[in-house]
Amino acid sequence: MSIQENTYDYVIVGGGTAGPVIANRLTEDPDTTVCVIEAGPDDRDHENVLRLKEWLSVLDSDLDMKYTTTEQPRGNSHILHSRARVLGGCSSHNTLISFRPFAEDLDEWVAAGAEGWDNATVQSYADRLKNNIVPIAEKDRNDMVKDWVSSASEAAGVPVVEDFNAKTSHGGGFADGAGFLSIAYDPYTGYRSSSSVAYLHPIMGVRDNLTVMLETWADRLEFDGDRATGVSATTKDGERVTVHARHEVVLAAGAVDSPRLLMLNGIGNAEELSAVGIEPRHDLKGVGENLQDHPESIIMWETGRRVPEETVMDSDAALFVRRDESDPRPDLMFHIYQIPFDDNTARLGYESPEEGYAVCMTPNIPRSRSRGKLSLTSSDPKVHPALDFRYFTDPDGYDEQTVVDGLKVAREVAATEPFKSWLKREVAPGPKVQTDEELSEYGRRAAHTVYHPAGTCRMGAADDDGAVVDPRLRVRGLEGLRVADASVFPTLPTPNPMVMVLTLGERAADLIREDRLAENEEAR
Ligand SMILES: Cc1cc2nc3c(=O)[nH]c(=O)nc-3n(C[C@H](O)[C@H](O)[C@H](O)COP(=O)(O)OP(=O)(O)OC[C@H]3O[C@@H](n4cnc5c(N)ncnc54)[C@H](O)[C@@H]3O)c2cc1C
Repeated sequence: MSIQENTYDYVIVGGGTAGPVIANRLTEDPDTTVCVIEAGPDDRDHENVLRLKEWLSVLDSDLDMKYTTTEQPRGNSHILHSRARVLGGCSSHNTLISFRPFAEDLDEWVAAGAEGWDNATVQSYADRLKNNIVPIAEKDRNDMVKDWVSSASEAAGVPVVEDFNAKTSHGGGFADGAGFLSIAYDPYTGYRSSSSVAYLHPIMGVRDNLTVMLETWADRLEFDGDRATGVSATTKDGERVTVHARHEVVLAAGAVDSPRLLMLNGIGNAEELSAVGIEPRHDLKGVGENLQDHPESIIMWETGRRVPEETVMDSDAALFVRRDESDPRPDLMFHIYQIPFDDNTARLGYESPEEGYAVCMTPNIPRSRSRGKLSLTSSDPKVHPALDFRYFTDPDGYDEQTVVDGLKVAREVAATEPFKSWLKREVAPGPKVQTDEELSEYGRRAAHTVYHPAGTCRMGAADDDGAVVDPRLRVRGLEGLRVADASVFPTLPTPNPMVMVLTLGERAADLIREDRLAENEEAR
C-alpha cells in the first residue's frame, strides 16, 4: 500500500471504550478520515461478548490481556487485572454499570489543573452518550435482590433510590442510597450497549471515511522531530504496517497500554527508561505514575434457598454509605453478587457454597488514597508492564479502615430482615473473624479490584511537571499526540468510571475538532 493510501487525518490506537466514541464523532464530517487500530477481533464474532450475562466467560479467556500485580505486601498479590482485547475494549467484558460522575469529583479535577472539565461542561457531554443506559428492567429484578435492597436501606439508614443517575445528571448528586443499578444494555435482548455497539457497529462499513484495523497490535509511534506522524503495528498475519496521521495520533489504549506505549517509545521518566534499555525521546516524569484503582473486599454467605434466576449480570444492585458528613459524596460502596465470586476466598482456603446457593457483598473504596505506579521492566514490547498498585499503603490507613467498616456494614445488612431469611451461614470470612485487626487482615488478603485502573497519564495544567497531558489531552511538550482514555483521569470518580470514560471520548472529539479549526484559521 502506498503512503498516500495509508494516510488518515487521525489515527486512533485502541477501539476500546473511549476510542469508538472519538472515531464516531470525528467521522461525522465526511471529509475527515480516521483509522482505528485495535488489538482484538470484532465483538460481533463473539456471542458471549455481546451477551452481557456471559461477562465472566470473557475474563481470563484469550480475549483478556491478563495483567497481574507486583507483590503487594499489604494487599493481595494474586489479583488478575483483566483488560479486554476485543472491539469495545473493557466495555465489551465489563458489567456496564453506569454512573455519572459526581459534581465534587469534577471539582477535584479542576482543582488539579484540568481546566474545562467542570461539572456543567462534563454533564452536558454525558447527555450526548449514544449508549442505552437504563435502570435494570423489572423482569430482571429477583426477589432476593429486592429484599437485599430493602435490608440494605434499613440497616444503613439510607433511602431506596430508583434511578441513581437522575440524581447526578444535573447537580445535587446523592450522599447515600440503596437500589438497583442503571446498566448500558438492551433489556429486551440482554445484549450489551457497549462502546462498540453504540458507536461503531452502526457506522462500520457505512462511513467510507472510517477504517478499523482489527487484530493489529501497535507498538511504535512515528515522529518527525517533536511531532507524532503515525503508528507502526503488526497485523494478525505478522505483517508490519505503518499508518500515517495527517493531523494527530490519539492514544486510547487504556490505563495500562497507553502509558506502556508512550514508555516503549521513549516518552516517560528518562532515567528509568534508560535503566531498562530504552532510549529516551522526551523526559516526562508523570508517565505511569498516579496509578489508581477502586479496591474492594468480599464477604460471602451460603443461602438456605436457591437464588432466583432473574438477573442482568449477577450483580444487579448497590449500596452507598457516607461516613464523613463533611463531604456530600458517599465514601463506601457495595455491590451485591448473586453468585459465588470466590477467586480470592477459595485461594485463601475458604469453601465455596454450591452453585445457586451463594451471595456476596463487596465493599469498595470509592476514593482510595493509596497511589501506585506502572513501569516497564524491559525494552521488549511483549513483556507486560509491572503494575504496582501499592494497595492499602496510604499513611493514615484510610483505605484499610474503609474495608473494615465495609465488612461490618455488610454484616448489619445480613442481620436485617427480609434479606436475613435468605441466609444460612457466613462462609467467608466467617463469624470467628471479629476484631478490626482480624477484619483488616482478612479484608486485605481477600481484596480484589473493581477493575478500574486509571490515572497513569494524568491530566494537569500545561505547566505542571508531573502531568502527562494538558487539559486539552495533548501530550505535554510534543505535537500531534493526545491521550484520551481512563489513563488521563487525575483522580478516579467516586462511582464506576465507564460513563466518565465515554464522556471523555465525547469531549476529546470536540477538543480535536476545535484545535483543527483553530489551526485552519491560523493558516489562512
Ligand atoms: C471486568 C471489568 C468489569 C468492569 N465493570 C465496570 C462497570 O460495570 N462499570 C464501569 O463504569 N466500569 C467498569 N469497568 C471499568 C471500565 O470498563 C473501564 O474503566 C473502561 O472501559 C476503560 O476504558 P478505556 O477506553 O480507558 O480502555 P479500554 O476499554 O481497555 O480500551 C483500550 C483498547 O485498546 C486496545 N489496545 C490496547 N493496547 C493496544 C495496542 N498496543 N494496539 C492496539 N490496540 C490496543 C485494547 O484491545 C482495548 O480495546 C470494568 C472493567 C472490567 C475489566
